[in-house]
Amino acid sequence: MHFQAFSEQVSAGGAVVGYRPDPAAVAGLFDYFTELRRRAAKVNLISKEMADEELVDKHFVDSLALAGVLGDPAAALLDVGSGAGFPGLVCKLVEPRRPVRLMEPRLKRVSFLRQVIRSQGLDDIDVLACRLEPGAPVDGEAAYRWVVSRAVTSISDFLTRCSSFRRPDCRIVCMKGPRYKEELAAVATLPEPWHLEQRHEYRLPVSGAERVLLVFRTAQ
Ligand SMILES: C[S@@+](CC[C@H](N)C(=O)[O-])C[C@H]1O[C@@H](n2cnc3c(N)ncnc32)[C@H](O)[C@@H]1O
Repeated sequence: MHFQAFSEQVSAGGAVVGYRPDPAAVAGLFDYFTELRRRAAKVNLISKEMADEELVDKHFVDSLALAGVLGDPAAALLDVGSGAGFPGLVCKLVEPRRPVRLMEPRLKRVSFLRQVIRSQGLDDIDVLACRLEPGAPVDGEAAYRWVVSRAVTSISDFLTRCSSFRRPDCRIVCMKGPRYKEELAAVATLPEPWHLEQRHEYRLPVSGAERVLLVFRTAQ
């Protein structure tokens, strides 16, 4: 995919899901896209069969839906199970002032993420090479205002793992597909209550995939 087609798809898709990146950010996203394609030939980062348009839609544009809700660029983001960098690295590239930490236990993915961070010259972003476990401390945990997961685990399991982030100033985001309602119903049975503060349902423009972004806060 050439830059022009990438730029048009990301800009149009971003406008649909709620965040249209500026031209400098689109250039950074394209460099990341190019590096991802190159490294994914050797390392298991994304599905190799995915066509470029689908990759941009399902990973880049979907990540922009999160950028659309984050607001204040000083509010720090932790992306749990970042994989190849979605959605956390996209959010950093479109808002370079935002402090971002990408948590990812698989070392080949960690090495890819660190290489992109170096090659893009990004500041105040780091990779935590570990897993999020219930009750276990997380590096810098008091600083995060947003903790997100996409395609990592069920909503209930994620909220249970997020017990260290049960603070009034922290929001937990789950990015899900169309069958999220059963998972959402299970949240009411958790011993520690969570309140669903926002629900954004949207459709990705190229694939037509139904997506939802759920924002939780502590109910206490
Ligand atoms: C299916 S991938 C999704 C990656 C990315 N979030 C995305 O949407 O493309 C799930 C990732 O979560 C990581 N993971 C699984 N359990 C985790 C945990 N408890 N803490 C942190 N990362 C975890 C895996 O190593 C994997 O890279």
